[in-house]
Amino acid sequence: MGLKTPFSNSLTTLRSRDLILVEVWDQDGRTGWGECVAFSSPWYTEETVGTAWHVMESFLVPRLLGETIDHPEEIRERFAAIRRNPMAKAALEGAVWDLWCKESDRSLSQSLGGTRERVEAGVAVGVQGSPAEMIDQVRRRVEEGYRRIKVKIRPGADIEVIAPIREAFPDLPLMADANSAYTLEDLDYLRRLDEFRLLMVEQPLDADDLVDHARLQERMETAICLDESITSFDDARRAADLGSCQVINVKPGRVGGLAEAKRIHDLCVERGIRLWCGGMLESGISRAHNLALASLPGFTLPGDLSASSRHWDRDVIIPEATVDQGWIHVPRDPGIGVKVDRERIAEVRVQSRRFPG
Ligand SMILES: O=C(O)CCC(=O)c1ccccc1C(=O)O
Ligand SMILES: [Mg+2]
Repeated sequence: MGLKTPFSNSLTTLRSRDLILVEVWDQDGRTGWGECVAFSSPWYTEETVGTAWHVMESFLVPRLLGETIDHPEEIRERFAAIRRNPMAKAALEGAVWDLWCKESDRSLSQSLGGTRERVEAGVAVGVQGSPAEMIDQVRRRVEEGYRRIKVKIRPGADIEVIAPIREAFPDLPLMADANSAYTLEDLDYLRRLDEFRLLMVEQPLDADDLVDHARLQERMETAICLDESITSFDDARRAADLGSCQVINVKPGRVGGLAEAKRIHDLCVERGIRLWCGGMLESGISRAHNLALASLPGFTLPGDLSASSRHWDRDVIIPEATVDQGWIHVPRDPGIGVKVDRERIAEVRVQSRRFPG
């Protein structure tokens, strides 16, 4: 699907988005939907659309096909013999959650233990050509009602970008995401971000640097939020033990599914780590899963949960997700609570495979 406008971060520029959508059937012909949020190239994590397709068809689908599944939480165990590949796993698990909720006539939010009927909408703004363009983009998003703005930063476009935004919007809930663009050698430089009263700085250091993030957090006032570093419950536990962060951005795809996301939620509530639900420039199917997750009580911060129209001319769900005075409704109908627009999918589909073949 073509993005309305290119989206840049410290590592890459995305112009269009390849996604794998998963539909599962039960014995009665009911269906459930999931989405694999891996990108075409491995810039964010090591998974790609290609590796996810391979891992799903060769290793994961055979572990589900024709099997009796009493509860979607069993899938974590079934997939445990396959290492990593969380986005491939989450796509299938998410589809089974949708189907299981529909069979039990409950919304996904309800089934996960959600307590909110609507969640605060936040939005991410990509790296821009100049600070002036950044201010212009931030202003537009504020005017659209978003309650928290995240801006992408990279060396050479960090303080010079943040300072003028803070000056123009003194009270705006503002944060920055570096997608691992810095190292501990930048410690003194990163400490200069403290004066801008950011809600948090997201993933300043490398994905493997839980120890370095702990060192940085010790020396920085601004809360550190981890994204790429947290790929499982155990990563979250280690980050809590080490003091690597005060906040975690949870994405079901990055952690291997909704069941694992819920385990991280429960841990973080207990350990006092604040949570919000991240985004992957995904379609409305994954967003519906995210909205259900974000309705859990521990998700106290606005997530990267924006309207369908933020990135798409036409989304693949009906109705599309909309932002109303900074809020997005959590779907209440059974399962993910939105209808899938098969006509739209047929328009953008480039490849499909059915199991059993
Ligand atoms: O609005 C969104 O969907 C999220 C924007 C975003 O920051 C992002 C988008 C794609 C991949 C990674 C990230 C990230 O959170 O780092
Ligand atoms: Mg991020």
